[in-house]
Amino acid sequence: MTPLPPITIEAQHLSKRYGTHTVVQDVSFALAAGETLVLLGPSGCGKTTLLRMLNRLVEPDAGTVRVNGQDVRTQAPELLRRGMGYVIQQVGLLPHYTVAENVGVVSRLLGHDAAQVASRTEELLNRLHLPPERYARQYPHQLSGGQQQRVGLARALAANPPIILLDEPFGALDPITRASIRREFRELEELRRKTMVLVTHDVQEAFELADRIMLLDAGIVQQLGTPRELLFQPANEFVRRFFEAERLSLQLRTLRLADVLTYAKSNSNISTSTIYKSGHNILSPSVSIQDAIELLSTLSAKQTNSTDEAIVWVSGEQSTPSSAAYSFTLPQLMTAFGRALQHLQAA
Ligand SMILES: Nc1ncnc2c1ncn2[C@@H]1O[C@H](COP(=O)(O)OP(=O)(O)OP(=O)(O)O)[C@@H](O)[C@H]1O
Repeated sequence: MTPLPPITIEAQHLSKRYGTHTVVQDVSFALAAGETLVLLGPSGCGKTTLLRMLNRLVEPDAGTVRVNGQDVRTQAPELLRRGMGYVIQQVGLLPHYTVAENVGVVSRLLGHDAAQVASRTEELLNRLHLPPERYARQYPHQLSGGQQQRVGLARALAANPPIILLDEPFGALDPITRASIRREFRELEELRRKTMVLVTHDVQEAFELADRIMLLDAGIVQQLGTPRELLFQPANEFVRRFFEAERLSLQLRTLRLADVLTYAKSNSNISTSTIYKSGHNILSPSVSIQDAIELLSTLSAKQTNSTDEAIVWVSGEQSTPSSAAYSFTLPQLMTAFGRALQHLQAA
């Protein structure tokens, strides 16, 4: 058995009041190393306050936060924050610093060697699609909102903190830029092993990025669970209604091909080599129904006569025997999805 990853952040019974208004009430959670927790909920429900209690920008009235097992109150806030990157919607780049200077600012404050800072900055700018030869010497006002956001992220990653806190990091962007930056963000190798807590009120964003979602209302946790649990096993009426308007698109995003295989046509007599010959039509069982539909729609839009092109092969490893191969046309996929939904909703 692989050992469970260690708990990195543990919050117990956190509460915060402003005057008579309780904005966070008795919130507890434990976050494993490498996990992404999304704090979701309507405006004013206490997400930012909760996030800021983790790095001591806000002190709780009650409860404790432990980071790597140590109570944060026993750590100097500056030291604590060195291990926790912090990205906010307003980006907060220093206007008179170049892009490179903005990215390196924390590392320089930490007294890192100048050559080291320069090479780390260059590496990060490349990873975040801001080629340093073009952008390093530019100033924030010369960049688009999306580019500024990426510089803000690069800055938070510069000192390589194991934990990153993000408060509406894509909030200031238009929906199209937002979706594409989110995709880049999700695929960023740099973030794979980070423990992250992200605040958003955008449901799609939450489902796209979260390992687990904490849905809050008026400072009280309504449910903490995987996107799938929130969608298919809502803890109460608030949770159910919260996702109502976007239910279908969330279901398409949350269910994977693996979930609908039982309802697909199995092709046990097709050889692995035949399957792999069809190249780009092969999808992994972990692909979302949404992505599979997009692929199949593109294929059918090409209107070729090749039956191969209208089929998606779902197979695990290259070495998986052909009995693990399933095929779908677009209508078959939709039918299988419908059946899987019926089954899940009846459960
Ligand atoms: N420093 C403060 N003094 C008084 N009230 C505050 C303070 N900070 C936050 N609040 C109040 O606490 C409540 C929760 O605020 P918070 O910013 O945590 O909510 P949020 O869920 O992040 O909201 P949004 O999505 O709109 O950013 C709000 O009613 C807010 O007005």
